[in-house]
Amino acid sequence: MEVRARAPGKIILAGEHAVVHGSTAVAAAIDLYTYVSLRFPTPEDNDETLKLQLKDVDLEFSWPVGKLKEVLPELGSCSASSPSSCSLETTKAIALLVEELKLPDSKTGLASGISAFLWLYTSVHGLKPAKVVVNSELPLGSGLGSSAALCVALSAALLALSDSLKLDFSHQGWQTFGDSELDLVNKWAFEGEKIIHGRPSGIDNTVSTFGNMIKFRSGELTRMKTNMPLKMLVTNTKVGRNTRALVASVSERAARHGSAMTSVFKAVDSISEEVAAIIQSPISDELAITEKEEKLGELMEMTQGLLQCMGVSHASIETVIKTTLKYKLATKLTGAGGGGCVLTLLPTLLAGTVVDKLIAELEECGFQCLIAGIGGSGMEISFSGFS
Ligand SMILES: Nc1ncnc2c1ncn2[C@@H]1O[C@H](COP(=O)(O)OP(=O)(O)OP(=O)(O)O)[C@@H](O)[C@H]1O
Ligand SMILES: C[C@@](O)(CCO)CC(=O)[O-]
Ligand SMILES: [Mg+2]
Repeated sequence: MEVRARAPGKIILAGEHAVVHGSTAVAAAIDLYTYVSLRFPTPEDNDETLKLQLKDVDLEFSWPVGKLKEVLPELGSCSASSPSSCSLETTKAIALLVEELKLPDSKTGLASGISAFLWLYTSVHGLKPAKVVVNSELPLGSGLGSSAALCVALSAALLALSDSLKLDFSHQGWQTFGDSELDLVNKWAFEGEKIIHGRPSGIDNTVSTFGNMIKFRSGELTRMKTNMPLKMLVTNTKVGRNTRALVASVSERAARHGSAMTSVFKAVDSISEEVAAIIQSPISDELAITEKEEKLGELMEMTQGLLQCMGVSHASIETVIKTTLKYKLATKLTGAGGGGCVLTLLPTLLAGTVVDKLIAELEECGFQCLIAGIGGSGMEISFSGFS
């Protein structure tokens, strides 16, 4: 039997980075997914290896279970129902295993994702042979939460075939989990995110697990209800960056300028609360939508100013902002910044021809544009080969 799990990427409407320091943030799932499939070999396969295929980067890795037993002896027993952090000793052992893969220089960023895989897999299933295949519709390392989508889809697939969840294997098509199972997936995914991000707030894995739109503060999520149509243009600057390094750089700035940065984080908190209130307030007529969009646009510009203040903007992001400003549109970075993806609010009454012109201008700069569906489903699983 094989299980397939999928988990969505996300956009952050307000509050990235500040959320790591206790501020409120608002995020929404987008309709681009990371898929993870998991299958255990049958006795006839006579396969004693743990295999990981990363289709997006065209790489495949394989560890003989005997080798894993030598290197990770204390992981023989697993604890699917009680998520735990990777100890320093195990982190070192996993780092050695990943080092031996001799990743090409251009792909060293994958090391943290592979380490998260090894931790999550061995924690839930112990040292057991399996084949895991990963592929994604998300650009990797670009601010759309690819690391969280990977950790959520992986945790969901692993838990789906563990003894700790009682699921209906005969169900056809995508199905989701109940709240307590979703909570377990989210907790394991957070442990994976810790390995990739260093100090994650948990917002990315939470919105990827539960979907829709959420308000998030200090580990607490509030599911938001909205009927406001939100359309965002996502521009990928294609400038590579690394969330772990950017999160660390903001913390360093906060350590250098404690009082000033506390004020910045507080301002972000107020903006996120206002964004959440606007999005959730009832809509009476078209004028109300236009007014809301104007306020939202202004708040996005204010957030961007504060992100610049945190030191996470980038020349490429500034180019997108200047270009969209010519069309009187508001733009902010999303996710960790430093390049990656940028959001532009597309008001409901904006003509399609204007959007086409803007996209053409942005793509001439070498950027890539997409319009993602916002606020869709969270993680889901599907079984095949059940008889
Ligand atoms: N489909 C995938 N295949 C392999 N590795 C992946 C995949 N998706 C994510 N990763 C891992 O996650 C890393 C990117 O995570 P990172 O947190 O830097 O960016 P992001 O999650 O896309 O953006 P943000 O955190 O700002 O939303 C990759 O370098 C890799 O280690
Ligand atoms: C930059 C950050 O705030 C969001 C990344 O999508 C990091 C985090 O919250 O873990
Ligand atoms: Mg990430």
